[in-house]
Amino acid sequence: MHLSLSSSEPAEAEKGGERTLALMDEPKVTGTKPRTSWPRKALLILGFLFALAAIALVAMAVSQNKPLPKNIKYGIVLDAGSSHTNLYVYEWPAEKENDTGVVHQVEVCKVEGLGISGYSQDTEKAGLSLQHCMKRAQEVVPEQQHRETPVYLGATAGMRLLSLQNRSMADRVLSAVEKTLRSSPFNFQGARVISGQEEGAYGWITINYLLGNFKQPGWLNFLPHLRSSRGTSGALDLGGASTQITFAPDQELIESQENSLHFRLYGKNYNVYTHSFLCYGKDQALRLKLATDLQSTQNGSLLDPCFHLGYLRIMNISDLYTNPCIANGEQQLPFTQLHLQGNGDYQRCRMTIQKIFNTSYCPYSSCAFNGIFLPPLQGEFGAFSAFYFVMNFLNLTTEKSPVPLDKATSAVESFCSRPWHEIGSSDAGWTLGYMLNLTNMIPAEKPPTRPLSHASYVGLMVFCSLVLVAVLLLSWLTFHKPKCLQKGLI
Ligand SMILES: Nc1ncnc2c1ncn2[C@@H]1O[C@H](COP(=O)(O)OP(=O)(O)O)[C@@H](O)[C@H]1O
Ligand SMILES: [Ca+2]
Repeated sequence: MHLSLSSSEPAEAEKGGERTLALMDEPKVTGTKPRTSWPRKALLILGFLFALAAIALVAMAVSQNKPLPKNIKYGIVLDAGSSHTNLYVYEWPAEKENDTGVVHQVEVCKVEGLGISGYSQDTEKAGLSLQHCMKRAQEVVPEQQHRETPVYLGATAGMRLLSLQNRSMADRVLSAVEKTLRSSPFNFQGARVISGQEEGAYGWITINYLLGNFKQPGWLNFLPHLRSSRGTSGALDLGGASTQITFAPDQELIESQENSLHFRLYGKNYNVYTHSFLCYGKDQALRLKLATDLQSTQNGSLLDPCFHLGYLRIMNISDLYTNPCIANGEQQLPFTQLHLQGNGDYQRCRMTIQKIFNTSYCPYSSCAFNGIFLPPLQGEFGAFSAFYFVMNFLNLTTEKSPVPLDKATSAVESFCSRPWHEIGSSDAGWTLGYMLNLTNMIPAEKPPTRPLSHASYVGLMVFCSLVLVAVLLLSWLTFHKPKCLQKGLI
């Protein structure tokens, strides 16, 4: 049996609850057509309105908090090394620029030719050599963002040596590269020679930024006392003209002030040791070794265990003595040419190379060599630049875990013993850290963060809205129970 109001009553239903309930008191029974009851209609309308309200609330939460379209920013750094220049383009989402790990390298362009210090006799060429990579950068960075994209050039040990040797020549080289960079559509921020200390510091920042070591889990923001001093990784950078070692030592006191760096990053203090060994990059160290060995030859012929068997090279002695790394011993030599002949012997090579590291004196509690302070090594190290190139060449970079030293040694040993005729001829570095620093992307204090991600926020809003609707509906049903319900008629 169906209950319904009579056909003359629908108009009454619009007159309000009181009237409707009064009508409900005297339901009429029609034996034929089933009709929707008055209160059920009202309930349906109310339910519909609640659902509508819930949908509107959810839609508002979603649309109001929807992430804005990605606004990407770019930065360009030129690493003017002693052997060559590389141009790096980085990008990051503008709204997250103070987060960690959001900057990505999107392009690396290797400049053809020499490092900029190699153009000291023809300085204009130093600038011209960069043009090709600057054009490449213009293709990578969207045109509308060219004017706001900063471009920096940092020159390292090759230019440090040139500055020591001839300051005005080094200035002319820098002016030439500056001219090229200024003429680009980007926002030129400067071309300068960075110090060895800076190079070490930025390499360390790069490594630890890429490894996510500055990041603390979001929930720890609420419990600052639990924020641990998670370990950092040391950085080893083998360049062509200098080598940097940087790490956070165990001991608080760094005995030599010039080796000491203090950072405050994301609300945490770091005491870091760094040293840049000028002249101990891979290329300059080899020159040093040759110059040292030459002192003990009578006629300029050198049988060198550090070159492959069958390797032959003749070089002018004057070319060897071209920079401050090698003391002026050239005048005392009775010959003008060096005849180099390889005999590929790893062990003997090691012995001859050790001559350029003086470990006979140390004015500190511990030293590296040449009287340079070095605290006890601490933690793991990330090694890049020529360390990587050499290991990569020996096929030792594909392994997931670090390669044991004896395996690396035996790979070098076996490579060195091969005859010369058999042999055919991601970047980590200081540049990312340099850009992070110059664009203020690594703040001293941890930036305030939202406690919830966008997805969790929307989810929570939806859940709360549904609970709210359910509670309202239940309360309404409890306190304004339609009489038909009270009588159990529906
Ligand atoms: N792709 C490569 N393969 C092997 N060695 C490389 C490669 N690229 C660079 N190198 C070597 O790495 C060193 C990089 O030094 P560089 O950065 O130019 O000098 P510095 O940092 O001392 O100013 C040089 O010895 C260079 O010969
Ligand atoms: Ca370098």
